Amino acid sequence: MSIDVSGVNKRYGDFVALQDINLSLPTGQLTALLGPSGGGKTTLLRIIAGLETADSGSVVIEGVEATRLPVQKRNVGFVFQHYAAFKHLSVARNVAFGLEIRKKPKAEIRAKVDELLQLVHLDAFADRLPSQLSGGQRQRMALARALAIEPSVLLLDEPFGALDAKVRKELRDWLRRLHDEVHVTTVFVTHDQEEALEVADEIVVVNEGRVEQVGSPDQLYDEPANDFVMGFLGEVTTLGDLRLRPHDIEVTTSPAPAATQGTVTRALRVGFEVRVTVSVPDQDVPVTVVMTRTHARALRLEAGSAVWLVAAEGATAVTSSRPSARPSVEPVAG
Ligand SMILES: Nc1ncnc2c1ncn2[C@@H]1O[C@H](COP(=O)(O)OP(=O)(O)OP(=O)(O)O)[C@@H](O)[C@H]1O
Repeated sequence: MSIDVSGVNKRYGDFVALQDINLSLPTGQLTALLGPSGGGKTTLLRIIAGLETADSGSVVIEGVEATRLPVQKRNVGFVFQHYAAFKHLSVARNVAFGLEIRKKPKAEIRAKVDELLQLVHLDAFADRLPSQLSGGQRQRMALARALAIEPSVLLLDEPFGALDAKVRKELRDWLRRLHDEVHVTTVFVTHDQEEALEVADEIVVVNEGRVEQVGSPDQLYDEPANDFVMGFLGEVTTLGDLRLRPHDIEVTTSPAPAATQGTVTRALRVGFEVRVTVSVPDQDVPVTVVMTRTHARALRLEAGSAVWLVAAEGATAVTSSRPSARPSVEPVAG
């Protein structure tokens, strides 16, 4: 394992920021710490980095007991949301910085910087100042700078958080490709489930100072451990006593066994899909169903259409009538 976190607790005064965190992250893995704002993701990342100390518990990095090691001795690279570049230094010098303070030979530094700038596709920008880069280019420079010291662990805290949606998306694809090339163990914090699902090998869902679930994107999406994870990873709608995904509901325009009858109140086209709102008796909140345009067209759905709804075979569903805060999640048998 590259990072082993055991029994970590952290309080700020009376406030419990982290409670008994246990994690093992294998070498070379790209892990997302995902969760709502204030859940403790940044605190956990800072404890791994050595920027914050845990009240109890331990952190082992690449087999080295790091709990009490200062940040400079942990061999970690960081990138934060707002990257503090040296404004008066060129892009190349910014990337070289960590190597220069480590007094590496000049020729070695030059070769390493060239290699890194190529890796992050900034070789044409080596002589520019950071102010002459776009936000996305600046974050790529930050990544190159973090990688320069050949860290055993790369820690990214919402690295693309300050960028607009389109650039974010480009950079997340780019991060995935970069990671496939460099394979450095990487942990990145995000509150964006789509970002985590798209980029990460494994996702750790952190909420209210606890780990809710650890798993691959598919596992989390298809087998959420509880209602919180289910709701955080994607849209959830209620059909009778089930809570399930809007695309996991089958719609027919004639009665089907065990189906709930309802009336379409709205069919809204959003890009390539159609979101259909269906009011059903005995349920205050309407059901939301998502389907392809082709499917909606074939069913000729429009406001006023009578429809029958049933959970699709294999749908992931939580029983909503169960009083427990953590209902079990089981696939619905067809
Ligand atoms: N130095 C501090 N003193 C007191 N409380 C703190 C301190 N740092 C963090 N907290 C609290 O600990 C909780 C967890 O914060 P943290 O930054 O880890 O959350 P997060 O999941 O990263 O959230 P975000 O996505 O908003 O950054 C928050 O409620 C925060 O207010």
